Amino acid sequence: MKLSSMDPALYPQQLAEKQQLLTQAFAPFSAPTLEVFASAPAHYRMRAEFRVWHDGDDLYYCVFDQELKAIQRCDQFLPASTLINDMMLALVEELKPNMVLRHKLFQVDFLSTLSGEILVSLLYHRQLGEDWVAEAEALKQRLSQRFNVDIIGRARKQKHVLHREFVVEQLTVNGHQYQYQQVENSFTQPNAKVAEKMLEWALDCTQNSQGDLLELYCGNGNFSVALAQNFNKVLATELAKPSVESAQYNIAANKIENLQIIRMSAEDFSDAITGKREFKRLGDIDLSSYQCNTIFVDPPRSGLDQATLDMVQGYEHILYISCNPETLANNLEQLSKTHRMIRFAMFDQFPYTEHVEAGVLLSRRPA
Ligand SMILES: C[S@@+](CC[C@H](N)C(=O)[O-])C[C@H]1O[C@@H](n2cnc3c(N)ncnc32)[C@H](O)[C@@H]1O
Repeated sequence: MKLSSMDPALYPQQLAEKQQLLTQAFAPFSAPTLEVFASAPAHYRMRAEFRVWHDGDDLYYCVFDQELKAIQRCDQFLPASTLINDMMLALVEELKPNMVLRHKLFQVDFLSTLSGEILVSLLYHRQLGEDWVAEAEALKQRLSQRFNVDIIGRARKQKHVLHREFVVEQLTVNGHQYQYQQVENSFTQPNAKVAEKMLEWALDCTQNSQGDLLELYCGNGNFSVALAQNFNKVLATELAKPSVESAQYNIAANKIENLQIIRMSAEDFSDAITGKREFKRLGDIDLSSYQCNTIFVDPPRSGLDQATLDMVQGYEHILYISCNPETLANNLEQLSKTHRMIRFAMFDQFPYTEHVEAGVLLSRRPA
């Protein structure tokens, strides 16, 4: 990160540059006009990680500045939510005089929510004993006077969860509130207000859909839970076990009755649905009972592997959310042979960085 570029006054110009670059990069695919969803210029990140610097009795947070190629002290962090910034100040004052909690502490991670909950993970270069647990409990009690907080201690092969290892986020989508369990160290969309806009955009793209939805890389069910209203049934798959467990929690919390989650890699699921291999993991799920005209994918930065790309191409409508326009463009080289781009969006989840989140809706070209 470049701390000097984190200036709200510079944000409109940076956003315009991203918009121009993305528009140019996707012009070869006859992309329609880019729909742009801006971020707030400050306090938009719901999670943040800091190194901890020990300097005699003093102790402070720091980050690596890529421009200066150096560690920089960081008492407050403009991208992080106000809740994280408030907690940073309160926590450091607690840690400084506490020999047990500060001893060999090297990192602090924060996961906050719009709902007001915050999870603090303290990472150590030493094993944590009973004395740590007692001090951390006392810390939680004191912080709880001001915050809805949970604390986790981590060391090599050790994890102490004092109470909960998750927060429950509340996102408002077209006026409706959804609950999302978010587990420490699992994938969650970092910019909650932009995530709400992504969900509204995906709902708009899929309104009046026919049949069922297939979703790959569903994480904690972030999109599946909201999109279920636009389809008869939804079948969603995800690889990471904690995310699948959160997705089950989120299905129940939001009372969604037409959504089923399977723990499976996209690669294995491609083999299963194309009949190349049989999987016991599918249990009693009858894949042939789904009539999916639409597929939704939100893969990691590497994009879709070849087998998944081939499988995805078989669907009438493809909704693709990507955190890496480069791999999205690579995948579009193939998909644009059979599908045309109907909608194109930029979600600026990551102000003051080169990163950008894009969304495309593709429909099969007439034969
Ligand atoms: C960009 S995240 C999107 C998650 C979700 N759509 C959301 O909005 O929170 C990508 C997800 O893909 C999962 N993943 C990574 N590799 C995978 C694979 N080979 N097969 C299935 N899921 C995978 C990750 O665990 C992660 O949850």
